Amino acid sequence: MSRFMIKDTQLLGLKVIQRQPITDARGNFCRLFCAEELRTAGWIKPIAQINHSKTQGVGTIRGLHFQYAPQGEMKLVSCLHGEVWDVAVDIRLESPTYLQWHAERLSPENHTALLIPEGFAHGFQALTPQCDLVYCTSNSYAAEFESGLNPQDGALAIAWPLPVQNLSAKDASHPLIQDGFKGYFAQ
Ligand SMILES: Cc1cn([C@H]2C[C@H](O)[C@@H](COP(=O)(O)OP(=O)(O)O[C@H]3O[C@H](C)C(=O)[C@H](O)[C@H]3O)O2)c(=O)[nH]c1=O
Repeated sequence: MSRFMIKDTQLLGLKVIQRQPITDARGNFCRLFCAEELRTAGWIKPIAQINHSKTQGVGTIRGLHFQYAPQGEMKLVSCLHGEVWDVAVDIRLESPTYLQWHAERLSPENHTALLIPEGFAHGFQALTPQCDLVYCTSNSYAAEFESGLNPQDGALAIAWPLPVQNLSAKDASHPLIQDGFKGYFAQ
């Protein structure tokens, strides 16, 4: 019995993963990650890190972050407390959907995760006063390869559901795409 329903999006490689919980009188059990089942969704590397971020403040945004090639990372993003509006932006210069974005509401109640391939920037907005994200990455954190896009960049026109709040100084200072961004491969 499959433990996930895997759905494509309009951005090649970006998948919506619907966990299929097994429920009984005690509650329910579901897998957050399964190498065998998620291989078909494109996760072919070992997990390098599992991160937990706790975010407070409705409207808070973290992101949009990515690591340049060859230190790119796949991410499987799950929300285990609260609710977030999770966004992935295609930054593969040759992609027909370059700079297009896709968003999903993630919460423990909807059992939804986002599987984000390399070549995407990732960010999210807190829709509840506190949100806990747990996400697997396929590569280690490498500050020297890390960069980001400004979540309020007009070239992306991301329709954040709430007024943007509580950006870190780093996120507020990401350059605008018009200032010479050349995609994921061009550090
Ligand atoms: C990602 C990461 C960060 N750090 C250090 C770097 C900073 O000293 C501190 C906080 O980092 P940052 O402000 O980048 O954390 P977030 O804003 O939550 O960024 C993360 O959230 C967005 C939405 C993502 O998609 C990335 O996974 C990640 O960049 O943790 C580490 O030590 N290891 C790590 O793997």
